[in-house]
Amino acid sequence: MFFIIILGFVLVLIYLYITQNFDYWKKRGITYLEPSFPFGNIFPLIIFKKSYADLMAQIYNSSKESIVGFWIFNIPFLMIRSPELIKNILVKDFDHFSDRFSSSKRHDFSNTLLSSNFHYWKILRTRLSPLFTTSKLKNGMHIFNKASNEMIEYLDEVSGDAVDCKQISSRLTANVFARCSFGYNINCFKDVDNDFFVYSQKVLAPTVENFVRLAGFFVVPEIAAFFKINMFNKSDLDFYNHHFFKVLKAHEESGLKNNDLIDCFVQLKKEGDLGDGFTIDEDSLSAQAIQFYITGFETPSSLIAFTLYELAMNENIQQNLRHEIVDGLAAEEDGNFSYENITDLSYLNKVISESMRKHPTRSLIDRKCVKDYKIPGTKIIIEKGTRCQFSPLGLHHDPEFFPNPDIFDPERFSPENVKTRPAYVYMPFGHGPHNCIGQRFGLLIAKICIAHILTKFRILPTETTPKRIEIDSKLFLIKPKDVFLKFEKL
Ligand code: HEM
Repeated sequence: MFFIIILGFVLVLIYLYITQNFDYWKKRGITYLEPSFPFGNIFPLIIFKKSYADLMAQIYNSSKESIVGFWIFNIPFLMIRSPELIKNILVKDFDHFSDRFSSSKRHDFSNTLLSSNFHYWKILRTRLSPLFTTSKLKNGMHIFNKASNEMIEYLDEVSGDAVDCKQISSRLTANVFARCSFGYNINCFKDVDNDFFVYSQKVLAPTVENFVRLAGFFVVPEIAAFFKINMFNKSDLDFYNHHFFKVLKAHEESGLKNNDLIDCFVQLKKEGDLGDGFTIDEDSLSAQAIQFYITGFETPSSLIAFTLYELAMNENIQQNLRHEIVDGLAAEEDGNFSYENITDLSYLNKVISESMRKHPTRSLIDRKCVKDYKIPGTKIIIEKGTRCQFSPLGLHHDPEFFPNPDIFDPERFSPENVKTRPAYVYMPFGHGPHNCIGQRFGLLIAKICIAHILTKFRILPTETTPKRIEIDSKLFLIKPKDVFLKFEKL
């Protein structure tokens, strides 16, 4: 009996603790979704009925107001809907919103762009930006072309069979990133069980464990810190650290310069001092390399898979794109693409932009308010500490900005059409100072891969290709579930 009373008492305390914030938005006169105990508004996510992206889109669609309050467990969040406010928060009034949710002290990875506090982030961003200049990208062209040619060799062998295009795009980006971030010359089309590929699949596999790690890292870092949940398990982190230290040492000893990412890491290590009293050591450099590998590996890979799917389902668009690419390639002697050549293909640009519109690969664009902010033209104050969430999926499928959103139409990105909608409603790479640092790098890989495929193969759906592509619900990235297509030699 005594035990039951204590248990009842504890349960009441837990209930009161979790629900104490459930009137947060009501008290501030802000439209909100009714929360329920104990998960707030994320029950469909907890039972894997909805992905984070779908849930955020549902919250976005639940109202026409410019902001909507909701809860993750007992923490109040704000969905930002209005294009004007999106622009203010991400760009114009960035000094009020300079942190991410994950910008806090955590056990691992608290020193990367994704999670460091503003002062360290600012200096790090300035020092890491030169890694993605046009000259570095041009220098990487031989890596991107080589990886694409390895993929073409593989597709040649399996031509006519049903092929999972997410598998091939993942192998391609694993080859690229093992070379760019770690200096390893791998070909996981041939070496199918290559460690880099296996580990990258494991770290981002749609498992409950990875979901908890990533949710802890990106959305509720204080809960992750309390339960001591790290972004990676130790053996995965050891694997990447081991390889990074090995490559760094080899480059330092040989003095070789390739004008690549590793050169920059060697240089940063030599300097040690980032300025403004901040330093960088070998562990932090390794964290940057791993961050690029993890953030950069999956998003271009999903972009490629989504684009191949849309091209298979839209034969005319595929034909038009092939014409443009074949004409462009005629200028090249060795069958490869030059940087100028690929970036000049305007229809390819539109197709890729539309692919990212229909299938934005990252669902989490977030900012934390760092000083109270009065929404212009209203009396509403967004208080310091408030977590602001944006929904690329919701915005990109809002018929007000993109009529008939389920239709794949690259012409939405013709200059005339772009002018007709607010600029900030299209956000595959985010906006403002915190936007994606690897945007041009990711786009280049995807474009080169698609261009190589279209010059050699006709992409066709198979009997099992779904009419509507399915995405995995255990991840924060929007990643297609198995997409089987046929690659028929031209
Ligand atoms: C198609 C490919 C890619 C997509 C769609 C994508 C998307 C995004 C998005 C939406 C953000 C958040 C931006 C914001 O909050 O405003 C982001 C941030 C970031 N991305 Fe990417 N990304 C891609 C490729 C890459 C690549 C190739 C790399 C690295 C090599 C990379 C590294 C990063 C990093 C480090 C950040 C954090 C930037 C910061 O806070 O300063 N991404 N990305």
